[in-house]
Amino acid sequence: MARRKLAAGNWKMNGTSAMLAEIDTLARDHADARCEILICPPATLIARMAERAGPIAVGGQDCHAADSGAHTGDISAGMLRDAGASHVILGHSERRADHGEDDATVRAKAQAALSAGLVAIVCVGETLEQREGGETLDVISGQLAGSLPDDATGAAIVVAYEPVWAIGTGKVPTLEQIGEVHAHIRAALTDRFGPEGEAMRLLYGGSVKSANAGDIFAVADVDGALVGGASLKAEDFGGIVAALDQA
Ligand SMILES: O=C[C@H](O)COP(=O)(O)O
Repeated sequence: MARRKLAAGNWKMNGTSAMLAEIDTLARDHADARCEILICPPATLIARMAERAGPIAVGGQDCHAADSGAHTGDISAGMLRDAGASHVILGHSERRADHGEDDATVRAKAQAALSAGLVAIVCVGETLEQREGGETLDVISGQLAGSLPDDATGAAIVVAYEPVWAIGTGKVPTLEQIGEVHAHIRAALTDRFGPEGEAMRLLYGGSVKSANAGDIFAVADVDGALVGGASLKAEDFGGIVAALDQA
């Protein structure tokens, strides 16, 4: 099954208007990229970025499960869509840790994203303690079962595998470890969703740089990357986009 590769950048809580120039560079340098390119800036930049992003897709980093209401500080999936976003990252380990989001919360948010017509990038991943305890595959299975809505489709859901211990640390799992988890995720998705699970894209995330991207993208069932630090500069992210196009 041919799945379109996806290079996704998560700017996290980084970026003010001065950084919008990065999207101009990215759009100029990669106008002909075969892979899909996505940047998820802080919510304050989504609308302005979407206006100048050209072929680059723009996404949110979170949304609320409700359509509207008394939720100070929150943003709904419909609001993201209205601002020009086409995707939203959900269940990132930083949200699970900092905001106590559990699988049921992530699932409700994913449902809201699907209803609003957004593509949801649902994140899963084990902690170092869980990895060392031999629990990785069970943890991932539980997160997938709990976080994905029953009507998930290949077009609307992307799964990102991000080992918590690899995020922002410069530590990367071995290619065998990445391959093992991605194969496990693919099997779980096809068991549950059939052909739709086969069509879902699987991203690896955690200390991806242009120097290691090519090796990671050669691993079976890695359909792209969710990139944090190396997505902040167009030149750095561009190297990852180029590696994905060559994979
Ligand atoms: O969402 C992105 C990930 O948390 C990876 O971050 P990183 O590339 O800075 O390790």
